[in-house]
Amino acid sequence: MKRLNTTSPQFAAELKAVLARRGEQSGSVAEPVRAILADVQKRGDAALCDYTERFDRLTLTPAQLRISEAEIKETADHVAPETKEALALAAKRIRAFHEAQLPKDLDYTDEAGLRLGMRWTALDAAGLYVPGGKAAYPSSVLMNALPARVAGVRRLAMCVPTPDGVLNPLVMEAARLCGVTEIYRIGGAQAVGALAYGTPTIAPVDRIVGPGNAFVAEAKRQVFGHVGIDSIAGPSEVVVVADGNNDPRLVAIDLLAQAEHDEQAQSVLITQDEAFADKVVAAVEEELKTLPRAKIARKSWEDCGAVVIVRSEDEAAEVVNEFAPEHLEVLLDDPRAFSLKVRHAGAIFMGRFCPEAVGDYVGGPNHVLPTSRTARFASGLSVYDFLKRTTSIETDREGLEKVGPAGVILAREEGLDAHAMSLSERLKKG
Ligand SMILES: NC(=O)c1ccc[n+]([C@@H]2O[C@H](COP(=O)([O-])OP(=O)(O)OC[C@H]3O[C@@H](n4cnc5c(N)ncnc54)[C@H](O)[C@@H]3O)[C@@H](O)[C@H]2O)c1
Ligand SMILES: N[C@H](CO)Cc1c[nH]c[nH+]1
Ligand SMILES: [Zn+2]
Repeated sequence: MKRLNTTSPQFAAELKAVLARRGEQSGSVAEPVRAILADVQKRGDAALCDYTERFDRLTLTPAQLRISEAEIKETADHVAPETKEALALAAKRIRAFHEAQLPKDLDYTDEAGLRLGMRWTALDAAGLYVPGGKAAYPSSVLMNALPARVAGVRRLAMCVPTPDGVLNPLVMEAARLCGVTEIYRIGGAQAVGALAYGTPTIAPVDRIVGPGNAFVAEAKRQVFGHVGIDSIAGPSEVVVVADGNNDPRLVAIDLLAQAEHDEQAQSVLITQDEAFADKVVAAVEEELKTLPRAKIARKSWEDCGAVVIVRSEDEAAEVVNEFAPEHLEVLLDDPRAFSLKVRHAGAIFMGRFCPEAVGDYVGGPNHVLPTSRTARFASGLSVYDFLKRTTSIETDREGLEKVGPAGVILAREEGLDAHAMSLSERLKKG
């Protein structure tokens, strides 16, 4: 864990080093990912089976890549009723939030008499990546599939790694709840490659969405252009802005809640209160003694964690904007006022009773969010990721008479005579 203080003359350089740390780590996977994607393009299903054997310790034939509907049902049937109820509550809230996002078409006639429109249509096929290497993520099935369903996507193809061949019952139940039936037991860069380029058993999709580790995030970056992607939703991050009126143990737990995802996750505390920071750091150590995933969380905290001491809330907001974190927790007296100073964050959690874990499961907004400072230009997963727009123009002669002559002038200025004639010759007709 790095400790920074904005009063230090080296602060800017130290902050840059903390921000760069994870970038360096993910940069190192670019070459292996390139090789895996090329191999999937060349050898198709055989490459998928080889990588699944190597990384997930599971031997498959191409015919076994897809999880059968009987297996989905059989596995999902093991979920306890109260767990099903919790999943159903989460699904209801996530669906409702995404339904509220649905945009309206445009259709109006302007003062020149032209009828102008913009119509939203859904993608034909979306690939949903559900992580599964170090933990199982039924909640990510809901976060991926429900916005796609709300948008009206026809085909959903889901990939989820099943280390050692173990199917997670709640992941299967979540898929069943969302009506996802096309599921492949593959993960990592090879799954992204299969969804992007297609193989004899997996038809390609139009856009790949969903979170994953550094290999998945890098693979999405590399296939972008061939297919669409949502955003780079890599190893998790949280920045917690807290004053000394918080319980240090609760803040420590919130930091560990991201750190336990991945050795490359990043948890950062920003505070004006140095003594409080010391207590949080001590509480992190205390909690690590008993946390079941302490090995992962400790590595993340030690390698990527940071505590930043600032002099004011304005300074705290500046530092937050530099991090552009996936998640921002604001544990202050007036969190809303602070949040308005933040320009870059995937999602903001306001108030001492609103830890980030609310958003992971049952808040409603999506938990698939941009990481590695991409919140400067990207947003979390939403129905918009599964929709695109088509505009339309409709006019009669009167409308063309009003706007056409200006078009003729502009076409001539561009030296595009057929364009000019396409407009002017029509206007000559009686
Ligand atoms: N940003 C978000 O919205 C968000 C949401 C949920 C989870 N996450 C992140 O998702 C990630 C889940 O990671 P995970 O590892 O548990 O599951 P994962 O499914 O993302 O990755 C597992 C796969 O990684 C590949 N892999 C592992 N080691 C490899 C190696 N050495 N070379 C090539 N490929 C390798 C394997 O193919 C394996 O199947 C975490 O980083 C978590 O923080 C992010
Ligand atoms: N915090 C993760 C997003 O970075 C999402 C998640 C799913 N389950 C638990 N957490
Ligand atoms: Zn989480």
